[in-house]
Amino acid sequence: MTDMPPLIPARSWAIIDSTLREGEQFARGNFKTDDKIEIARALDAFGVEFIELTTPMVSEQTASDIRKIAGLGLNAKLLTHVRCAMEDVQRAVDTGVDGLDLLFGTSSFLREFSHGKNIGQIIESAQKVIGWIKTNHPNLELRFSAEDTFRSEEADLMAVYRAVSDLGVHRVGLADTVGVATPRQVYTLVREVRKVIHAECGIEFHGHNDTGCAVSNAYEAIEAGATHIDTTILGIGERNGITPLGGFLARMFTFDPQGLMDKYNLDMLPELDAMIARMVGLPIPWNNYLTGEFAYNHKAGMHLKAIYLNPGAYEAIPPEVFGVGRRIQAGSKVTGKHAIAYKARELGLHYGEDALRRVTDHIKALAEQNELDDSHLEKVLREWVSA
Ligand SMILES: CC(=O)SCCNC(=O)CCNC(=O)[C@H](O)C(C)(C)COP(=O)(O)OP(=O)(O)OC[C@H]1O[C@@H](n2cnc3c(N)ncnc32)[C@H](O)[C@@H]1OP(=O)(O)O
Ligand SMILES: O=C(O)CCC(=O)C(=O)O
Ligand SMILES: [Mg+2]
Repeated sequence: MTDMPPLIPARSWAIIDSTLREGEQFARGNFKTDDKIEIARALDAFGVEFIELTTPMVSEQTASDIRKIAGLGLNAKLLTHVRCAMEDVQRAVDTGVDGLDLLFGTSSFLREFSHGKNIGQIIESAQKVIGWIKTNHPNLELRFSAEDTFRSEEADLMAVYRAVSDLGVHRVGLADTVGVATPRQVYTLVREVRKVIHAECGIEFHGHNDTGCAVSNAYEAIEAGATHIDTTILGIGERNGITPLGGFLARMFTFDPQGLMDKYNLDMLPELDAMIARMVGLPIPWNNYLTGEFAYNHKAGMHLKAIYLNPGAYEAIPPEVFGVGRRIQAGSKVTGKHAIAYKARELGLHYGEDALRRVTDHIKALAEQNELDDSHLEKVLREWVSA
């Protein structure tokens, strides 16, 4: 298995981290200037290829923050997320970013209740806005996304994507705005979009997590040929958020570990997750991908026996790659003699077969009441020898 070529090479896709855009739409996301700079620097040090920033239309302060971040000299390309409107792009082009992420809602919901434009008018706006940018700011990288893609008519989508690709955008975006898409739908639609856009045009996927599919949908998008995936640190965003950076990396690591290690400073992930948890005033979820408190906790006797011999027996991803540690919980009722023998050996204690069985059963019985932490376990093991 490990000798096989990577199924999906990490060089075939890039991350657009939107913690500084989608993340600002999170219930507790209200980043101040210093927070934004800290986040941008951390993402850059981690190695994400793109950082997406909130539209400068929000306020003077936001516009000034974008300029400040643009002045940091980061390696990551900076993008700002703007409506497909002249006023927005004219303000955005002066901020010093490398590119603009334009969007327009194409579903009947958004056409009726958000902006009131039909598909023809959306394409006309795109022609006007993109035409102006291409003439006046030809070096800007451009993306055009159909907001609420997965509740839009396929014929409408293809008309929009074909038109903006002809206008020379660098990427088109598919956005699962309400988190309703299934992995198969994502795969199928990305394949269809690929057929109507120019070969050099990239495909970006933005997936919300309302139905728990944000990571798998991002993976399916890549499998179908998407080139860019939107993430945020800890997955923060509108409602329950989008594809989390850590979860996405965990998924992709299994296909091309070396490729991921070459591209990103993966062991910075705990630092990134902790930074956002601190800024939004919430704990990292206990079951968070890779960095949750119990993401690498091993407890059952059958697991522990194998883990001691080779952690890979019950771990798909080595925790040390992502800068996290493993937890061995040996003092529970589901423990076994191999785990107890191992713990004892660590303390320089050795039992015969019978004694080992008896001390194990004793620990299991004790743990029926209260699990033993490491110091309690040590005490019991030492007492057993001297008894
Ligand atoms: C799914 C997503 O996350 S999309 C990104 C969401 N991001 C944001 O909303 C960024 C932060 N937003 C803001 O600061 C404000 O909403 C602003 C500055 C963009 C606009 O503020 P306001 O002028 O007060 O308008 P408001 O937010 O109430 O309404 C949205 C306006 O955008 C228009 N609009 C919506 N989508 C688009 C679009 N893709 N292109 C052009 N106009 C659009 C709507 O028609 C409406 O304008 P209208 O009043 O002329 O009908
Ligand atoms: O611009 C995009 O592609 C995504 C916008 C967004 O946040 C969404 O549709 O959920
Ligand atoms: Mg979103």
